[in-house]
Amino acid sequence: MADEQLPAGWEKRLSRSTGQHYYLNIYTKESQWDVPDKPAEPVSSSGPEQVQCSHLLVKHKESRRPSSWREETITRTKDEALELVKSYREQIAQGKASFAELASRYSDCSSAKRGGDLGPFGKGAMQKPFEEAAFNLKVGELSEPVYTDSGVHIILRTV
Ligand SMILES: O=C(O)CN(Cc1ccccc1)C(=O)c1nc(-c2ccccc2)[nH]c1C(=O)O
Repeated sequence: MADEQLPAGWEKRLSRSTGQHYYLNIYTKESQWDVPDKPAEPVSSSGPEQVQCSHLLVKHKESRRPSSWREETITRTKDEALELVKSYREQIAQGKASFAELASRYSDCSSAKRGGDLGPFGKGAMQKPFEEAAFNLKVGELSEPVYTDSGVHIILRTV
């Protein structure tokens, strides 16, 4: 199919490695071998490549490493950690405290010193339950409590 007949938003490219033509979505930079038969989607159907999140981690005695900058030996139970995370989430949701304030004071993760900010990350970088929750958040959204081997988290997607 000549370029001029391509649906809107696609470019025909030549693969240097195979000598085959492929088709580039000019919005998402995703590519495909099949000739497109409809205009290119302006957003990626597979979601973002990376997200940026902050988190507040409350560890418990079953955490893989029950120790943190806050507490040498963490002895609280998993249920007690959940109650703490829920109370922090409630304060943030009610606007009584900022995420960064509470994460910097109470998070058992070393990211506490950055207000919980983890920076941008892609799939494969974090423990699966954390990744799944993070990639299902909209920007600005606060997760429900998330359990990983590290402890109990709340996650705020920032970018
Ligand atoms: O799980 C472990 O065996 C030990 N870890 C992993 C770890 C330890 C230090 C720095 C980063 C991650 C933690 O317990 C941990 N996990 C996290 C974590 C988990 C999920 C997302 C982001 C950070 N932070 C920490 C921390 O001490 O600071």
